[in-house]
Amino acid sequence: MPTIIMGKLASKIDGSIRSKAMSFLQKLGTDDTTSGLHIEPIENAVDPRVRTGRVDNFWRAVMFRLDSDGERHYVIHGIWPHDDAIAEARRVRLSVNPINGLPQIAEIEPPAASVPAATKSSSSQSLLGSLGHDRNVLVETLGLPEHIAGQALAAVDDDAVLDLAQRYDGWIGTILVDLAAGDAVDSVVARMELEKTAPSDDTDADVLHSLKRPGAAFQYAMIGDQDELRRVIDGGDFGAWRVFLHPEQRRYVERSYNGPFRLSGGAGTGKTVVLVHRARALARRSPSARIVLTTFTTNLAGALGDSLTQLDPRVPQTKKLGQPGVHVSGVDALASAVLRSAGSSLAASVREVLGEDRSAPLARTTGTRWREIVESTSTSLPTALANESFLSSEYGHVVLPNKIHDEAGYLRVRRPGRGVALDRAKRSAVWELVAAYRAQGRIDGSLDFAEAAAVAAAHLAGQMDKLADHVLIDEGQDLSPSHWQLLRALTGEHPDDLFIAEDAHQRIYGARVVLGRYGVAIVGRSQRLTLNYRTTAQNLHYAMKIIEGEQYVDLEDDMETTGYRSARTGPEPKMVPVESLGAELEEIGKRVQAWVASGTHADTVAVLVPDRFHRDRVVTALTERGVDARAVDRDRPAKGRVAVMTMHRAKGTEFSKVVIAADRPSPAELARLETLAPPERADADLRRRSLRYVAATRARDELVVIYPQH
Ligand SMILES: Nc1ncnc2c1ncn2[C@@H]1O[C@H](COP(=O)(O)OP(=O)(O)OP(=O)(O)O)[C@@H](O)[C@H]1O
Repeated sequence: MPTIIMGKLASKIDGSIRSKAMSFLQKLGTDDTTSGLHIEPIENAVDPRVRTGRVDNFWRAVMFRLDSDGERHYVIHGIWPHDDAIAEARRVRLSVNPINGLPQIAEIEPPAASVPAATKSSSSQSLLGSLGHDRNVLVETLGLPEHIAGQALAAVDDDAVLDLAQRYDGWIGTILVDLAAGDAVDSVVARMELEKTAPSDDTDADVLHSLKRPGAAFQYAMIGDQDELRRVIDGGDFGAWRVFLHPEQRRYVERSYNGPFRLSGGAGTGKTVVLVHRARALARRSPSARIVLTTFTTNLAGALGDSLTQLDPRVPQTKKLGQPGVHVSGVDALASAVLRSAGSSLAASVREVLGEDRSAPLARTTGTRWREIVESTSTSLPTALANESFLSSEYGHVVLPNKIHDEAGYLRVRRPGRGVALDRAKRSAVWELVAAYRAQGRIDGSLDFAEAAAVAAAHLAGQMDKLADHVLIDEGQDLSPSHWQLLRALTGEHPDDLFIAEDAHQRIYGARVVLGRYGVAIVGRSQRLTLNYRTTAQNLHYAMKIIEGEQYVDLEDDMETTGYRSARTGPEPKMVPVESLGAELEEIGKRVQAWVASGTHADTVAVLVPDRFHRDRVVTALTERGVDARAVDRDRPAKGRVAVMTMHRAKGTEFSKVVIAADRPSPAELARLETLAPPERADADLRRRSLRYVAATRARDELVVIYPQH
């Protein structure tokens, strides 16, 4: 039975022939002598391995046949109308690039646009020249084909190099994007695992070997079975993430780490894709493994579960924590699952964390409790400290993780990284409010979310048998100290225990956390993804400006760097000033209506708003204009409708076209921010910027930003 190797170009099959292509490839993968396939060599072809096959009367597939060790492989190059296919088949050659060891398809005549490097460029006009690269480096060290190196050196700026990169999917495009972003040649060689290769006697075997290299995975995929073939063909370009991993992504999917590993990267750099693939890889490696895939909210967990099903429906997903398979769940739901299963031993853990009992530990305290305590209790604290924001953060970052039971304990505890210094009198006054908070908790018997996670962590820490073998965490920047204690306690300390994806720029909930303080020791096991797959270079540039000039710190207490790049280009984001709320709703309606009228699918459009109140106004305004729009909250965005959602809810989503509504904080919100202590205030400002960064990076193609004109 021949093996099908799908090229990325070939996977972008025209919708009208998808089912015929599927049937052709299925038959080919079963038996290439099946009548009707007409697998034929082409006269005068530059590559004797090239074959064409009959998809139907009109369409032909172009492929390369490789025979090695008694096994047959077909590398699918593409499907074209008959005459185009024959012309393509005559001129293409598949070979191994001797400089970098990667598979390369050459055409006998380079495209007319190609220009020899030496005549067309000088370093003063050339972006790559000004970065110190020359023909020698591009061709002799990186293995770029001569004519592409020439065009690359002639490109005067970033945009011109990106345009070129877009024309060459796969390793050539990837290398060009990296060089344009200023990467050193050595780091490109290491990242793509480039390696000089000498040809052997068996050229088919050489090509097969090169197709299996990590650097080729972004362009070619070995198709395991018919189900996989269907997923590749049905997924088309949008399903590319399921099949064609960047060499860097593949490394993080497959490698084993001797303890907790942290993968950082900007929005859209494929962190979630790595996590989902890694969950599958771990499940395949050991079917009995108990794998937990978790993130901050239930909505995000739902999306992770959906992605895992899309990637591979055969990966067993288990609803029950502690069972073999992948358990996908929000982190607070994990805490609840632990508490539910703890039975009578829970009381001891509640006492260990709080120093007192709770009669209904499975119930959750209302989210407004701190505000009620501040409003109903007299205190000597200044308003900068007697507020919900400071107190809940102090409770979650200092009191709970240190299992403090009384004032004496709180007076002694260290408060690293808390920003606001507290003298003894202030500490006593803070403790009075904590005591009032706990007294209220005793009355209704419940635990708040942070308490629940802390108690679940304490319960698990005392157990010999752990509930998970591998824990994979998305959106790590948003998790609280007791979440980390819980995740640490879910699994023992062993290779591949914790794998954490985070982006410090996207922290939109709670204060920042330093992992080392909660038993998660990364010690050198951390890497960063930099290639953005989602957003065009123009939208990414706008998003980066939002966070520019601010200082962001990651989970290891180090400064987060930027330097992200995108391989896609598109229109500049549109900035639209408005004078009033009415004008804003009008603008939103007009833009969305125009997109939908010009054929954009409604469910690839979203309007992102600051709060729920505004969301509902936008839905009404759109509906009045005849646009089918829907407010998205806990449920998934509806098929066939424009999604309107808060910027918080938009985390983890993506759309082709996005309008960001103006942010007009209410007078009450502004007054609340005014009362915060300076470090708390600065952090609140940082989170607000992050929220806009999250919103701006949801757009794949077009972005409209509406802002109030004062
Ligand atoms: N190897 C790939 N090939 C094609 N598309 C990819 C690849 N990896 C990721 N993508 C696409 O890029 C987009 C962003 O990926 P993903 O959601 O994993 O990024 P992220 O880093 O988790 O983003 P965010 O932090 O914004 O949630 C998705 O549309 C995904 O399908």
